[in-house]
Amino acid sequence: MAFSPLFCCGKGLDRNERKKKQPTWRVFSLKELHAATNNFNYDNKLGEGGFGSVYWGQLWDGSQIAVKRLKVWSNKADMEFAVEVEILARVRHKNLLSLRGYCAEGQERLIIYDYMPNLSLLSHLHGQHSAECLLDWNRRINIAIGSAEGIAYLHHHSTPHIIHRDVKASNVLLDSNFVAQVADFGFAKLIPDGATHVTTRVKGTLGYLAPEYAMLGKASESCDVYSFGILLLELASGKKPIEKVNVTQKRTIVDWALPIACEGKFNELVDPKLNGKYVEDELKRVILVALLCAHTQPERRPTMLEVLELLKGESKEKIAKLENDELFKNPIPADKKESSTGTAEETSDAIVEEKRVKDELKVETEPAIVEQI
Ligand SMILES: Nc1ncnc2c1ncn2[C@@H]1O[C@H](COP(=O)(O)OP(=O)(O)OP(=O)(O)O)[C@@H](O)[C@H]1O
Repeated sequence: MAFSPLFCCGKGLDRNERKKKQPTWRVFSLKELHAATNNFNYDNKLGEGGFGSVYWGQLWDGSQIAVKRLKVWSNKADMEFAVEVEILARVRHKNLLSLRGYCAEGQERLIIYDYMPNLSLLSHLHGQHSAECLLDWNRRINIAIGSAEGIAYLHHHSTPHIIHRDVKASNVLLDSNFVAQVADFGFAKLIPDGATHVTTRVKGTLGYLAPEYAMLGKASESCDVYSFGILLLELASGKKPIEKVNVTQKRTIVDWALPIACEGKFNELVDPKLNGKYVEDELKRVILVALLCAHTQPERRPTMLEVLELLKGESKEKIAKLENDELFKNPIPADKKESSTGTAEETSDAIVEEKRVKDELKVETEPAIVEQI
């Protein structure tokens, strides 16, 4: 089947917008990508995700690229490919990983991005770069604000609005200046105007999934807010979203952090790798915002615009209100809570395999892209 993009560049935008949003991407040939990646050499491989492998490459002009190559061709994978290309082509923001182009020849499907030399946040917090301690407090705060800006853009400034659905540390990439670039829109959903949520198959990563999304498949912007809260806690504490406490028990990062935050012992939550070098007020803000984002009730979570305002500390009044939120008054001690983590998968990175909750969509008018997912 020949690849037919779901979009036509610029479609749906008014004339002014179209002028502003000139395409900065192009179609690549397979031959060019073979040359850039040394025939997809194993040594060029940056990593592997659900969609396929990602390779480093260099184009004839010397610029560095990351090439995501679809693993196995199928109609479903082809659709995910089209979704990612469609969404990436629409959005341009300093904190969202930009599309450089795509290639669709025969059964080969490839997406080309700018290469991010500092790789993912995950690799700095828990992976290959964690020993180097390159993320000082200032960088962490900038990453928190930058990724919040990227997600806020998807939720509030793109048309139609976009829910990312897989906000997590491996999807926050870092450029040469450690500026955050939110990546991986393969799971994203477009929200039609006027709809509050779409009901969908559950996709995402354990540890980051909002409870109402995991259980009922209700995807809305507030699911991304929940995942962002987990990401913030991870960034401040250096802990994983789900950790083993002993052979049989696991604990979520929220169950660990909330009681400590309620006692006001914020310094016990900070990543020990920072050796005490952090700004106390900022740490407190990050933790309080994170925990509010990860509230079990979606209606209690802030919007990403509110998150940004709080993280930047722009309104003293709102910070004071946040500190006095009911959430921080009467926490249920972790040991009195029914364990929500006993059945968690071995690794927080396990992908939830299309737990089909309700496959139909609850919206009346949807763009083609939503109908086809
Ligand atoms: N533009 C890029 N620059 C540098 N490294 C990248 C880039 N894009 C992806 N990577 C690396 O390639 C790896 C695989 O990325 P990919 O997005 O396919 O999967 P993932 O996010 O790790 O997992 P999943 O697909 O399961 O969500 C990531 O760990 C990331 O570090």
